[in-house]
Amino acid sequence: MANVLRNSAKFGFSGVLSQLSIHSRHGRECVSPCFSLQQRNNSTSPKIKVDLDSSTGVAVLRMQSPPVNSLSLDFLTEFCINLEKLEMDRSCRGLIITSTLSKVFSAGLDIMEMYGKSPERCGEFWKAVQEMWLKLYGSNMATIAAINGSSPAGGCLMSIGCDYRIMADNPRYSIGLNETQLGIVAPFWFKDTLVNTVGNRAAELSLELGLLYSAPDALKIGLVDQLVPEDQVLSTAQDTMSKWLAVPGQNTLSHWLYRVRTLSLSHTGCTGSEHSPSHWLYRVRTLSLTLAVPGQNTLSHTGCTRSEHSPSHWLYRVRTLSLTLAVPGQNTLSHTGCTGSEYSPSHWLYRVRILSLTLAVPGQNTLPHTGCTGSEHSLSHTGCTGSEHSLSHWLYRVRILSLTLAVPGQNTLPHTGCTGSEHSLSHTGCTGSEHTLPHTGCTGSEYSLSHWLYRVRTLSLTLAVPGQNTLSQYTL
Ligand SMILES: CC/C=C\C/C=C\C/C=C\C/C=C/C(=O)SCCNC(=O)CCNC(=O)[C@H](O)C(C)(C)COP(=O)(O)OP(=O)(O)OC[C@H]1O[C@@H](n2cnc3c(N)ncnc32)[C@H](O)[C@@H]1OP(=O)(O)O
Repeated sequence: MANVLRNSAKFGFSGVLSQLSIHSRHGRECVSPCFSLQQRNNSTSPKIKVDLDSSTGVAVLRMQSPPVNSLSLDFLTEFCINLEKLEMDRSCRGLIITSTLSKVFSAGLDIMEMYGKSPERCGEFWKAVQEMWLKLYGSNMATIAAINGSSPAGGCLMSIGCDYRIMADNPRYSIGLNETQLGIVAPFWFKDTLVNTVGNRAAELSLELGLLYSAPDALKIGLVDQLVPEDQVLSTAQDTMSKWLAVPGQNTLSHWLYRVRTLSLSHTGCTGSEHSPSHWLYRVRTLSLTLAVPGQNTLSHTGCTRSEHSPSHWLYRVRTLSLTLAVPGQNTLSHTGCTGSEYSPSHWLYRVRILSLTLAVPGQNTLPHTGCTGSEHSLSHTGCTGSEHSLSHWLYRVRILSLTLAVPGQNTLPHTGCTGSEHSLSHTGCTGSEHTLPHTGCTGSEYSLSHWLYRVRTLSLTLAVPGQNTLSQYTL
C-alpha cells in the first residue's frame, strides 16, 4: 500500500484533452455516451497493451499495471481510450481482456483514489469508472474476460461487463463484488450487472454478504462460464471467441437484447444533456449512499424506524425501491407516501413493488398515484376512476395484450396499432437521440414476426416509463 501511496503522489494529470469521435464503427452514435476523455497519464509505461489480429478481427487487451492492475483514474482513462479506438475500428469484432500479472486479473478500483482526494478528482474518477462500464457493457464487439487471477470488486465488474468469462481453474483465485465487506457499497449498476449474470437471489446473497467466490464456486453460481487450466485461459478465450463471431449478427440483436434494459436504467427518463447518464448515476448513487451510511440510514428516511432493519439489509432493498420509483422528478422516495407507523417499510416494499407492476399500465395508472396517503390504499387508489377501470379489468387487458402479441402469425407490428412513421421510438416518448431504434439495430420492414415478438416485449418493458411510453398508444 505504501507503494501505491508513493505512486499516486507521483501521478499528476496533464489535462490534455483527447476529444474522441462519438461515432462507432457502425457509423451510428455510440450507445454509451461518449464523454470526451482526458489524457492524464504521465507515466511513460502504458498500463494497457492491445494486440489486434487483423486476420481474425480479435483484439487482446492486456492489463499490465503492477502490482495488481488496480483501476486508478490513469488506468481507467487509458483503458477507455483503447476500448474506444477498438470500437471505432471496423476490422475489430471481438475483444479479449486479460492480465499480464501472475495471480491477479484486477484488484478492482484503486483504493487510493477513494482516499484524501478533492471532490473534483473524485468526480473524474467516478466518471471514469462509469465510463469503463458503459463502454464495455455497451460495446458492439463480442467481449470475453480471460480471468487469469483474482478479480475482486471493480475487477469483477469489468469481468461481468463482458459477454463471457473464462477463469483459471485455481481455487486460490477469487472473484466477486465484495464491497460490503469493505464497508462500502457497490453502486446500483454494479448490482444490475451482477443480477443479469447470476440472477436475483445469488446477487442478493452475494451483495449483502460481500462474498468473494473461489473459481469453482464462481462457476457454480454462474459468475464465470468456464474454468480451464491456467495456461489455457487465453487460448480457450480465443477458441471461444471464434464461436461467438460465427453467430450471425451477434454484435447486434442478441447481444443487445439483454443489455438495453440495464443500460436504459441509466438513461431513465433523461431528456436533456443535463440529465446525462453520469448525472443520474451520481444522483442515484448519492441517494443510495445517503441511505446506506451505517448509523445514519435509519429508515426514518423511508419511514422505517425499526432497529432490526439494519442498513445492510436495507441497502439493496432500498435501492430496488428507488429504482422502481425512480421516475425522475416524480416518484422520489419522499413520494412513496410512507408516513405513518402503520405503513411499515416491509408493508410498503412489497406493496409498492406489486403496485408498480400492477400500475405499470402506462398512461393511466401512473406511479405518482402511489403517493396516496390514506385509506385509499385500496385498489381504487390505483388511479382507476370508474368501475370499468377495475383491477381485474386491467389484469385481463394486460394479459390479453401479452397473449395477443405472442400469437405467431398475428402479432405483426401493425397489430399493435402502430401504422406509420411512429414506429420510431420517439413515438414511445423517448426524446433523446440515444433512444432511437437503431440503438437496437432494428431499422426496417425486413424485421419479421418472430423478430418483433421478442423485441416488442422487451421494448415495452424497457420503455414503460409510466405516463410517457405508453402501451395505451397501441390499440387493444
Ligand atoms: C469517493 C468515493 C467514496 C466512496 C465510494 C463508495 C461507494 C462506492 C463503492 C464502491 C465500489 C468499489 C469497488 C472496488 O473495486 S474497491 C476495491 C476492492 N478491492 C479489493 O478489495 C481487493 C484488495 N486486494 C486484494 O485482495 C489483493 O491485493 C489481491 C488478491 C488482488 C492480490 O493479492 P496479492 O497477495 O497478490 O497482493 P497484495 O500483497 O495484497 O497487494 C500488493 C500491493 O497492491 C496493493 N493493492 C491491492 N489492492 C489494491 C487496490 N484495490 N487498490 C490499490 N492498491 C491495492 C496492496 O496494498 C499492495 O501494496 P503494497 O503494500 O504497497 O505492496
